[in-house]
Formats: sequence, structure tokens, C-alpha cells
Amino acid sequence: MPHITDIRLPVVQLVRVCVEHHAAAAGRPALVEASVGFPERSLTAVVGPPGAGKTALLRCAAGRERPSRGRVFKGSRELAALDERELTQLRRLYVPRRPALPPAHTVYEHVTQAASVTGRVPSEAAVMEALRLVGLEEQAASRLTDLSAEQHKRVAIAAALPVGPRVMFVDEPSDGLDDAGVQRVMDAMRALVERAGYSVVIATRAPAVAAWADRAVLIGGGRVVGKIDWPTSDEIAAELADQPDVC
Ligand SMILES: Nc1ncnc2c1ncn2[C@@H]1O[C@H](COP(=O)(O)OP(=O)(O)OP(=O)(O)O)[C@@H](O)[C@H]1O
Repeated sequence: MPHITDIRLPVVQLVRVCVEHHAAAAGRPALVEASVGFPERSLTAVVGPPGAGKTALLRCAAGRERPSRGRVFKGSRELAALDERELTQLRRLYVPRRPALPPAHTVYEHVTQAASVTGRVPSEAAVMEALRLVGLEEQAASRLTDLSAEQHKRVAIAAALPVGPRVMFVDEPSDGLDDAGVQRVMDAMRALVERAGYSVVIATRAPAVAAWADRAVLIGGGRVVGKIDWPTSDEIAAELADQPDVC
């Protein structure tokens, strides 16, 4: 079992992050003084109701959105100090709710091409290892059009693997999937943690999905309102229900 201790340096850390870009339209800031760290070799679920700020938090952590205030660190370095290549690497590690994949490509071609945007073409061994980690090595030659929504999610995760830091942000991994699909996607993420030492961060509305994680970070109304280690679905649901200002 992986251990979470607060003395380990987080792979990525947010310190009092505020996102106010759309505050006027939304009626409130997307994030308010959100502080959270994501330790290596761990699966963290950011969980809360619709509009709570989960996507904003993951996008800030992945360098896709610049906070209005506060700081984001990758290891000991602030994102603002990273060069463009390092930022591009980090941004690729965010997998959106519905990844758009080019239909004409095979799985192998897509992972190779997607990983090459940072300027380094991954070796065949690195691509096959990424596909093995997400359980798709036998689909390497399949066209993306022939795969299911669940397999698309795993391809999108694999495409982020061959280059870059060992951290991964997956927005709503269970969106649109049946129970078997959720199981396969979560198994793939658990493999990244256990077999490759990744810090995997997911955003989800569903306490039952968050219960797969080593730690649940509860978010409501743009604020981090709680953290539960080794959470159960019931504990998460109860804690969220107790929050007066959760959305
Ligand atoms: N481009 C935008 N324009 C206007 N408001 C926005 C925009 N992006 C985010 N928001 C607002 O910021 C807040 C947080 O949104 P965010 O998408 O981070 O929430 P979420 O918890 O991921 O929600 P969901 O579960 O529905 O994906 C919401 O109030 C949302 O309406």
C-alpha cells in the first residue's frame, strides 16, 4: 500500500490559489485560496458537486490556467519560472473530460505523435510501455475509430506518458462510462501509481469514484473544504453534505 506523508515534497503543489477570471459571469470566483499538494506515488481525487472548481484546480495544477493570485509549484520550482518546453510537457499531462483524438490514427501513431509535441520523439519501447501500463498493448495497431469511449480515455492517458514528469491530471475519468469501463480506467490509473510511481490526480463529482483514491480532496464553492485519507464513498458524501457553502 502506498503511504502518504506530509513530509514528502509534493510533485505539484498549489498555495492559496485564486481563479477569478470568470467571477462576474459565474457569480463567484472559480477558486478561492485553494491550497493542496499532490504527493508522488499516490492517487488523489478532487471531489465536489458541479461548478465547485475541480476543473479550474486541475487546470491550474497542469499549467493550463494561470491563477489570478497564489502560486503553483512543480517540485520546488514555481510554474512561472518554467521554460516553454517544460510548461508544454506539464500541460500535456492534463486529460480533459472528453479527449478529442484524431480518428484516422492508430493507437500507436497517436501516442507517438502526441508525445512528440515537446520536441522529443519517444522510442518504440517507451510507447509500448505506456500502452502496457494502461492495458492497451494489444490495441496498438487498432484505429481510434474502432475503440470505445473508455478505451479513448486510456489512449489519452497513455499519450501523456512517454515524456514528462510523473504526474497526471484526469478530469472526470468516469464520465459517460459504465461500471466495467470505470473499473478499467481506474485500474489503469492505479497501475500508473503502483508500477510507475506516478502522482495521479482525478476530478470527479462522484464519491464512489473518489473512493478509489488514496486521498480525497473535497471542494465546494471554489474552496478546499476537507481532505480524507483512504476515503469511503459514504465518508465523502457525508462530509460534502455537511458543508454549508458547497456550491
Ligand atoms: N469559461 C468560463 N466562463 C464562465 N464561467 C466559468 C468558466 N469556466 C469556469 N467557470 C465557472 O467557474 C466555476 C468553477 O468551474 P469548474 O468547471 O472548475 O467546476 P467543476 O467543479 O469542474 O464543475 P463540473 O463538475 O461541472 O465540471 C463555476 O462557477 C463555473 O461556472
